[in-house]
Amino acid sequence: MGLPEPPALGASALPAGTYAGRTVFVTGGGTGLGRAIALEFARLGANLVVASRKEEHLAAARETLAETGAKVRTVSCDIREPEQITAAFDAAVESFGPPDVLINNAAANFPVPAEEMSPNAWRTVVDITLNGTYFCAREFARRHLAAGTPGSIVNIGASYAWTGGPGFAHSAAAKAGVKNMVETLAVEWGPYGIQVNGLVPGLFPHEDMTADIKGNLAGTHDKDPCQPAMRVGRLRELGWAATFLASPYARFVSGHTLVVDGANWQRRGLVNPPVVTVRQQMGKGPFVLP
Ligand SMILES: CCCCCCCCC/C=C/C(=O)SCCNC(=O)CCNC(=O)[C@H](O)C(C)(C)COP(=O)(O)OP(=O)(O)OC[C@H]1O[C@@H](n2cnc3c(N)ncnc32)[C@H](O)[C@@H]1OP(=O)(O)O
Ligand SMILES: NC(=O)C1=CN([C@@H]2O[C@H](COP(=O)(O)OP(=O)(O)OC[C@H]3O[C@@H](n4cnc5c(N)ncnc54)[C@H](OP(=O)(O)O)[C@@H]3O)[C@@H](O)[C@H]2O)C=CC1
Repeated sequence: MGLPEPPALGASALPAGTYAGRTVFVTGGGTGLGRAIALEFARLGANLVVASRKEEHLAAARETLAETGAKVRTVSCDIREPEQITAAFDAAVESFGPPDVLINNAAANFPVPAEEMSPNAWRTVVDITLNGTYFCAREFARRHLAAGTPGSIVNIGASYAWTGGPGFAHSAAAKAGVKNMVETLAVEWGPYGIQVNGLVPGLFPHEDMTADIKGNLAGTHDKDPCQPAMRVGRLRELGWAATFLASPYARFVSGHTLVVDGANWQRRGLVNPPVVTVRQQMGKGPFVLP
């Protein structure tokens, strides 16, 4: 049987208008989980700012969010570049005033055996996932500290921050940094009224997943029976968790990372399924030095 299905898309645990007059800045909000998160904030009355690199993703955000009647500003931004983040926040202020909430969702990832990863591949994933997350948090907090206003940050993580992630050494290490940063920044900025939390999705397959990740996922057997919940996550479940964490109803929750994965990451035993190396999983032969 597994865990029951959630309420239908369009339902909400929070009162209508919880985010009326508030502005939410979502990085990578044009695809997958970021777009699903932006949608739930929009349904609760928020103005949305969506920042990412590709115009087609920004267009997708505008199209999805338009259905809610929310006001939306999209801005092209590579979160590896602090000056581009400053410009994106300036654009947000120009449209709506300072963002009240930052959802640090943008990240980079591809499966690769650790021994094959190039230095630039490692740097790229860490630069986007860890450094970019910090640069966005820094920009958001500096503006609030200077203005004396409260705010809320939610960093999207991954459960291999705790467990390690074979085939994803770069992303797992970066996400461990993201989780640790939540704990540091919540203490540093709490006195100024800034909440900082983490939100970790379990397996949430979606159409926008990159070809690399889809390929790896396709190579695994049935997804649902491999989860204690007997099902994968529904995108709206992550959106609901994000809107709660950043809401007035969770003001005393800070420095916490909430895992939304139907207990999958706790599924450990002394006897686990047979080990399949990352090379085998990816259909690669023995490693040979180039
Ligand atoms: C089991 C179930 C699982 C299920 C898996 C479940 C997911 C677990 C949780 C985590 C999920 C996520 O984070 S999901 C988020 C995934 N989404 C994304 O990654 C979207 C954004 N990604 C991108 O833009 C690109 O993929 C990325 C490469 C990261 C950045 O693009 P750039 O144009 O900046 O970089 P590039 O110049 O193309 O590449 C930089 C370097 O990386 C190398 N590189 C790029 N792709 C590579 C690849 N596939 N394998 C090796 N190396 C690669 C290049 O060769 C370069 O190194 P050199 O050749 O040496 O110069
Ligand atoms: N889907 C899942 O099952 C899981 C996802 N996660 C996490 O959830 C979050 C969303 O993942 P998901 O929706 O699946 O992935 P997607 O690949 O759909 O989204 C990644 C987003 O990040 C943006 N992005 C990537 N690089 C940059 C950059 N340098 N600057 C600005 N934006 C960038 C992309 O937009 P653009 O290309 O336009 O820049 C894209 O919208 C990530 O943090 C991921 O690690 C964690 C565990 C599992």
